[in-house]
Amino acid sequence: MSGAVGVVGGGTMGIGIAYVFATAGFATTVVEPDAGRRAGLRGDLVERARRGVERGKLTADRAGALDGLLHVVDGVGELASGLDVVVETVPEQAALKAEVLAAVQERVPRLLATNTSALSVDGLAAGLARPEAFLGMHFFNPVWSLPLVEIVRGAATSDAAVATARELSGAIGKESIVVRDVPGFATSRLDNIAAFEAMRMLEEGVAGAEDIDRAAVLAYGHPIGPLRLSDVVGLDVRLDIARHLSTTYGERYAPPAILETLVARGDLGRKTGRGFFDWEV
Ligand SMILES: CC(=O)CC(=O)SCCNC(=O)CCNC(=O)[C@H](O)C(C)(C)COP(=O)(O)OP(=O)(O)OC[C@H]1O[C@@H](n2cnc3c(N)ncnc32)[C@H](O)[C@@H]1OP(=O)(O)O
Ligand SMILES: NC(=O)C1=CN([C@@H]2O[C@H](COP(=O)(O)OP(=O)(O)OC[C@H]3O[C@@H](n4cnc5c(N)ncnc54)[C@H](OP(=O)(O)O)[C@@H]3O)[C@@H](O)[C@H]2O)C=CC1
Repeated sequence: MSGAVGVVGGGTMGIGIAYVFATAGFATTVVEPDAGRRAGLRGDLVERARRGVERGKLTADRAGALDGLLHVVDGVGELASGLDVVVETVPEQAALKAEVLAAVQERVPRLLATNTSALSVDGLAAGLARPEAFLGMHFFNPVWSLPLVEIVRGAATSDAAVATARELSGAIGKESIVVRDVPGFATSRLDNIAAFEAMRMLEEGVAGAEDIDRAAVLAYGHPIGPLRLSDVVGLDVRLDIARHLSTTYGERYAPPAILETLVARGDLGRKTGRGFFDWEV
């Protein structure tokens, strides 16, 4: 399967999603409003592909085709009409996503998807003219490594839209699961409860950040601990998710004070060089 797709937002997730589509042979247009980010995006992806070949993750043919398949633009209005799918990856704020999705639907993609971690697909569908062609396609960070797409089916999502999302996921080498639209879906409920509990343990002085993470890695075989993973995800993303999930699930997803403090200081994790740990930027 090949085709043409759009990705709106060229941040942590947008870059990864663009990478997996373009290296699978899809013409891929990324919409990113920030000029600095736009300038670096193509080079980052080409370099990622080069390293992918070196590590045996990608064929040289796929890597060589990436540059020609990638288009980077500054606004949704520059997306071609009738794309196979447009995946929205702007920050986890309902009003911003609603505004972006409303603009994207003017380009009438076959399928419109949100990469939201936890917001309601039905809530976002409320403003759309074709809610039957809208669903969640939730990818995982880093997108090139993690094999799952969580397909979130809203009340109005059609069987055909779910089938298309499954087919597209398969075409880019991903497994998919289909879940109902509940806050946090299946994956974010699991991941965030562990992350917030780790943060509360840190606040209570149960152990230091390094040892709390070592508990998850050495006792349970997790690839990395919940605090380091939170830094990778982005502490601003975690906080947005906590604020949203706690409105439904209450205290158990309430934002830990230490998370609020770090985000207020601008320490957002790996992307700013400091979070629970220090990172090279
Ligand atoms: C917030 C949300 O809504 C949802 C989320 O995403 S929550 C976050 C979910 N993510 C996680 O839980 C990640 C946990 N961490 C891990 O699983 C692992 O540490 C890891 C997947 C990141 C790396 O594990 P690994 O076994 O070394 O992965 P592997 O896939 O073999 O990758 C090895 C290297 O090749 C790279 N690579 C993998 N596939 C590649 C590809 N197709 N092209 C180019 N490079 C590739 C990887 O990036 C990695 O490079 P770096 O060491 O420079 O990062
Ligand atoms: N980080 C993670 O591990 C994961 C995140 N997600 C979800 O993916 C979404 C994006 O997260 P993430 O990639 O981390 O966020 P980032 O902040 O890294 O990226 C968001 C990008 O969207 C851009 N953007 C903002 N407004 C617009 C707009 N109006 N039109 C186009 N682009 C815009 C931002 O540009 P600028 O910086 O210039 O504002 C930025 O480049 C969120 O919903 C998040 O919950 C899902 C899975 C994993």
